[in-house]
Amino acid sequence: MNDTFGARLRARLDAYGPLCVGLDPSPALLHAWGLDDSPAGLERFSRTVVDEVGDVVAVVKPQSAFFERWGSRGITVLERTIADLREAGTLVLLDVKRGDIGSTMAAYAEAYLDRGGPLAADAVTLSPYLGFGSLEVAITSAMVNDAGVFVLARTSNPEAAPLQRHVAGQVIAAAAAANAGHTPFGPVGLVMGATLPELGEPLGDLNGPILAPGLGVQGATPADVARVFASVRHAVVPSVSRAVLTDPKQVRSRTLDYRDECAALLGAKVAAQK
Ligand SMILES: O=c1ccn([C@@H]2O[C@H](COP(=O)(O)O)[C@@H](O)[C@H]2O)c(=O)[nH]1
Repeated sequence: MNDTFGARLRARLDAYGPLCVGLDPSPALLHAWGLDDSPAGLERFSRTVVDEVGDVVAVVKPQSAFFERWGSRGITVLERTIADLREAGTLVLLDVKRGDIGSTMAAYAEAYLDRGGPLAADAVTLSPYLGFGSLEVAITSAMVNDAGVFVLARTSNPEAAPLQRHVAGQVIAAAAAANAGHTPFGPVGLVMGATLPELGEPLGDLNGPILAPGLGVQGATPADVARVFASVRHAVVPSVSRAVLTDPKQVRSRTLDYRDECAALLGAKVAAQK
């Protein structure tokens, strides 16, 4: 059986539609839920999100920063959350945005990509600022472990453009080269904000998935995603966090609304209807 990350992601997208839910237990959201800003609050929040969305979306993306704030106690909650998500069946994309020289990248790869590691996810986010080549050890590790990486190309925040527009083409070309020959997707995805006014660079040869954060609070709509990513609509995975997380009683219904609207506008089916 083909159990690569690309194959698992394709199967999950086909079954559950194109949506990633971000698991962002920020102090503001803990407060809005009436929870303490504490490791116990973090755990309650995370368990609730896993229960509400783990069986209805393709991917869940825990934001590591909100767990790291609590040091070892937060990391313990993150470990448990990753295990709970895996048990629920959804793919886990850990948003850590790591990037460093090769020898240090090897340690990050061991932490997040080695099968069986306590923080092992299906995929992680990586920053190419030290050069795309510095990520090679992590990409190799992803291939060996049937995992994936999502490399920042054009992020969703407004400050990004002046820097990233000069280098995004290189990042996209290097990702496409790393994915050549893999099917249905190679192990190297890109992060391209849902807030972008246009793609700017052709992505037709990428042969990998595209994470598009920025739905909801950052201003992008499912219709924006469908318009901007029309040329790669089979590969785009829109991502939303705060807009579905503001009220614990509505997490599931808001998620289903976003999921079904994204699926309809991107021409995707949701085979496993819930
Ligand atoms: O380009 C990027 C890359 C990552 N993010 C992360 O996604 C979520 C977005 O949260 P929302 O509440 O949906 O705005 C957050 O964890 C960011 O760190 C991003 O926004 N843009």
